[in-house]
Parts: sequence; C-alpha cells; structure tokens
Amino acid sequence: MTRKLDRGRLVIATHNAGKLREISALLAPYGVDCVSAEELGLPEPEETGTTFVENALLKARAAAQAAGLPALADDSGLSVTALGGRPGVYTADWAERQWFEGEPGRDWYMAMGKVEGLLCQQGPEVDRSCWFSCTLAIAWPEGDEAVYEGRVDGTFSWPPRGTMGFGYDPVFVPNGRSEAFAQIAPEEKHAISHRADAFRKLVAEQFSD
Ligand SMILES: O=c1nc[nH]c2c1ncn2[C@H]1C[C@H](O)[C@@H](COP(=O)(O)OP(=O)(O)OP(=O)(O)O)O1
Ligand SMILES: [Mg+2]
Repeated sequence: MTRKLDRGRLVIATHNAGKLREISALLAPYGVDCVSAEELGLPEPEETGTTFVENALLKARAAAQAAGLPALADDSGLSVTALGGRPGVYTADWAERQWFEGEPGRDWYMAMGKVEGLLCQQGPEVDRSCWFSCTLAIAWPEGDEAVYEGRVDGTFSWPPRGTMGFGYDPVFVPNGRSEAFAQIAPEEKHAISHRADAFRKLVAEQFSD
C-alpha cells in the first residue's frame, strides 16, 4: 500500500518559483507545512532521466535524502503533436539558461519562439495541438515513493499573450477556452491545468481518510 503523508513538514523540491507558487496554493487546503528546496539550500539535481516519471522521482529522492523529510517534486513540460511530442521532457532545456543582471534565468520567449519557428516550417496549415504533462513524485527518506500523472490538452498559439503564470503559459490555450493560460487567473488555472489534474490524484490518495 502507498504510504501517506502526515500533516508534518514537506519539502517542495523545485527551484522554479512559478511551480512553487502553484504547488503551495494547491496544497494550502490540506494543512501541510511546506518548505522549499531553495529555503533549505538544497542543490538542484541534474535531470538525467528520459521520462517525466524518472526526473520527478530523481528530484524527490534527492531532496528527501538531503533534508531527511518527505519531498514532493514536479516534472512537467509541453509536448507538441507536430513536433513528435517535443520539447516534452526537455521543455526546460529548450529555454537555455541565460544570465540577467547577475541572476541565472531562462529565456522563455526564445524557447516559445523556437517552437513557433519549427511549426511555421511545416506551413500555415500545421497541426497546433499540444499538451502539458505534469508528474508529481513524493519520496520519503525511508525509501517509500508515490507518483501521480496529469495532463491538459490545448493549442500552441502565437503570438504570446498574458502576464500571469510562468514558462510557456503565454502560448498555451487549453481546449474549450479562447485565452492563453497566462491570461487565466490562478484559481481558474488550478481547476484545469496538468498540475491540478495530477494533484487531484495525489489528494485522492494522500489526503483521503
Ligand atoms: O504550468 C505550466 N505553465 C507553463 N510552463 C510550464 C508549466 N509547467 C511546466 N512548464 C514548463 C516550464 C518548466 O520549466 C518546464 C518544466 O521543466 P522542469 O524541469 O519540470 O521544471 P524546472 O526545471 O523549471 O523546475 P524544477 O525542475 O526545479 O522543478 O515546463
Ligand atoms: Mg528542472
């Protein structure tokens, strides 16, 4: 049987501020005492896996071992049908690390432009369907593990729109909506996103009595 979280401390094993904000909001109703990998000064492990599950587990395990606490990690990405599912697990890598005013960061506009450029090469009638995937992994220091997967389907839209969210949110229009994720308020994104889908499964298993 899958081990369950108690309401004690949980490390949120991400170095992405946008994800941390979303995960904290999604966990807020469950009385979990969250502490981020950043706050604990945990190193960012190299994501050597070739699947979302492998990378989510690798990040959760590294944090659980280093902190001696249960840890929750998120590995996610955008897959584009016409690009054979790329960038997928390499979504963050496509936004090569750049330095802005002395701070390391990622250039999301460059990455979104790269996807758009590849789609344009296929002509104006190109299939713009895509999906976001999110895998959440919990690892306990004693070795127990749990994994939950979520997905949301949509369209890769150009030009980028909106200022909310993070990463590729300005180019992702979820099916059934006309706005990009970056134009949709956080509470609404939390009702439909890939992360919310994975969270529903996590909550059903972890926080059911
Ligand atoms: O809701 C989302 N809205 C927009 N973009 C998103 C979303 N969810 C994932 N994404 C993109 C950006 C993220 O950087 C990449 C996943 O890469 P991924 O390695 O899982 O995350 P990361 O390196 O940014 O943070 P960390 O590994 O420390 O959790 O896919
Ligand atoms: Mg990463």
